[in-house]
Parts: sequence; structure tokens; C-alpha cells
Amino acid sequence: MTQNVPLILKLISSCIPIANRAGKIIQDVMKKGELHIVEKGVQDFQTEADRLAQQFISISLSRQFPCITIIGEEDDNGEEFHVDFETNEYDQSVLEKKCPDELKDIVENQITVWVDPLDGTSEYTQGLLEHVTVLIGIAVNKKAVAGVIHQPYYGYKERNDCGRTIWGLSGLGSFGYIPNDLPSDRCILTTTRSHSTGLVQEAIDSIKADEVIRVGGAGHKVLLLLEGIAHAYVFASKGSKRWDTCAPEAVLQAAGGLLTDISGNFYSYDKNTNYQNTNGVLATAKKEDHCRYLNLLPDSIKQSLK
Ligand SMILES: Nc1ncnc2c1ncn2[C@@H]1O[C@H](COP(=O)(O)O)[C@@H](O)[C@H]1OP(=O)(O)O
Ligand SMILES: [Mg+2]
Ligand SMILES: [Mg+2]
Ligand SMILES: [Mg+2]
Repeated sequence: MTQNVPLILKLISSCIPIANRAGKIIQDVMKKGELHIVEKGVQDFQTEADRLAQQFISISLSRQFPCITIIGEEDDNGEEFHVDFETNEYDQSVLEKKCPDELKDIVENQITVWVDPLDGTSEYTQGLLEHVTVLIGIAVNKKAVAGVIHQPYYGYKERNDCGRTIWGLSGLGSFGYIPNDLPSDRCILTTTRSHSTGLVQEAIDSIKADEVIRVGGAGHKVLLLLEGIAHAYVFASKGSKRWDTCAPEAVLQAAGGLLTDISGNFYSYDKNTNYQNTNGVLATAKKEDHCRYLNLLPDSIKQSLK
């Protein structure tokens, strides 16, 4: 069934059911009601759901794609985990797509997968469940080229079968959501709700937006850009990591947007990179708007993150 499918499509089509299943693991932990929270650092938490979803994703992907490098947020907890799920499921709609020519011949050792099993952990622990996403980002050499963003609690207040999965591939497009037009008469920003600093606020103020939406998670904020709810995501702080931005960057770029650090430089997603996003995040729904936001941010803010 998948013999003649290029590796990159096969990998994305496998990441979708894996991300969906990780979302179920996250829901199950919440249903049981005991999160077993560990504090990794200041404003940096890990729950049972982060750990179990990480192990599930890492084990499932490495069984199926043994020569791919997988780097996950919660990799080093050393716990035993039994994966009872045969990871030979594929999302058929991905397998049917035409692979962009430049990605047809990619092999496993060129790929690094950046996994954030639960993005928006602070919000998850506070019951802000729509902020939670599962992020699986696929980099070829150092570039983020594909991403899967699963939002397990999307629509949970309205329906029982909640959740949705968005994915994108550079040169092909983005799928799984309705891209509405951005408002043309006002400027709407999105930024952190749980990791704000004086500098984060200074950067927001320098843009003089009409509205600022403060929500959790890098995945969730990029969804606001994809859906035409916010024009730009501005986070002038260290704190996020490559697994927070790889999938969002790839899906956004496939949809015509752009994600860089606050000086306009791309992060490298090479397997040997330092994984800290030291220079913050500036993402825009439209790549042609990116330069304007970049110019609005004062040099003093850019310099102080370097
Ligand atoms: N200071 C920080 N320490 C740890 N993680 C951070 C920090 N700042 C941001 N992050 C990660 O980046 C995501 C986006 O940031 P924010 O929600 O503040 O805008 C967070 O959900 C968190 O990911 P995670 O929840 O996976 O640990
Ligand atoms: Mg975390
Ligand atoms: Mg995260
Ligand atoms: Mg996380």
C-alpha cells in the first residue's frame, strides 16, 4: 500500500494517527483526574500526560522509522511504558497527495522529528483545554518542512467527538482547518499568557495593536494565525524550544505565513542544534507582512535577546 509512496508523505501519514492517539492519552489522564505534576523549572511543568504521550510517540515512530532522529521534549524520564498499539496505520488522504519534487527522494537519515507531546502544559493543568496541542515537526536537514498539529480538545464544549488534526507540507499546502480572511481594518496580535516578562510586553506595546490575544501554547497561537484570527504571534523571550516551533513553522509556511526569531532569522532544526529558541518568536499569517512587524520591533529588544 505504501511501497511507492515517498518517505516524507509516508512519515506524515503515520504521524497523524500517532498524534491522534497521543491526544487520547492526554484526555485519558485528565479523565482519571490525577496529573502527577513535576516542576522542571520556573513556570515549566510536566504531567503524566506529557510523559505518556511522549513515550507513545517516540516508541511508535522509532519502530516504524528506525533511522530517523527523534528529539522530544520529555525524552529523558526513564520510565517504562508499554505501547499496545500497532503503529502501521496511515492517513490515506496524505498518501494520495502528490509529493513536491524536491522532497521525493529524502531518506531517513536526513530527517529529524521534533516532538512536543503536549504543548500548553500550564494551560492543561489549569483546565484551559483548548490551548493544548500535540506537535510533531519534521525537519529535512536543518529546515522545518512538514508538521502535524493535533488539538485534542477542539470543540469539546460542543461535542463529544472533539479534536482535530492540522497538517502541512512545504510546497504542497496545509490541511484540516478553515482558513478565514484576516480582518483588514485592525491589527490583532497573539502572545503568551503564562510566560510574560517586561520585554515580552515592551515588544507587544511597540506594535501598537488593536487587540492582543493571550493564549497558551505555540501550536495554539499558530492555529490562530492559520485560521485568520490573529495577524502575528510575537514572543520576545527565550523559553520556547525547537519542538515548540518546528511543526507550527512548517504548517504556517506551507499556508503562506512565516515564523522566525524576533530578528527575522530562521531557527535551525538540525539534529545537532542547540534546541533553545533563545531569540524569541515572530510569526505572521502572511509572509509578506513579516518584514513590517520586524521593523516595528526596536533594535534594543532584538539585542537584549542575543
Ligand atoms: N519559560 C518557559 N519555560 C518552559 N517552556 C516554555 C517557556 N516559555 C515557553 N515555553 C514553551 O513554549 C510554549 C509556548 O509558550 P507560551 O504558552 O508561553 O506562549 C509553552 O506552552 C511551553 O511549551 P510546553 O507547554 O510544551 O512546555
Ligand atoms: Mg514543557
Ligand atoms: Mg511546548
Ligand atoms: Mg510540551
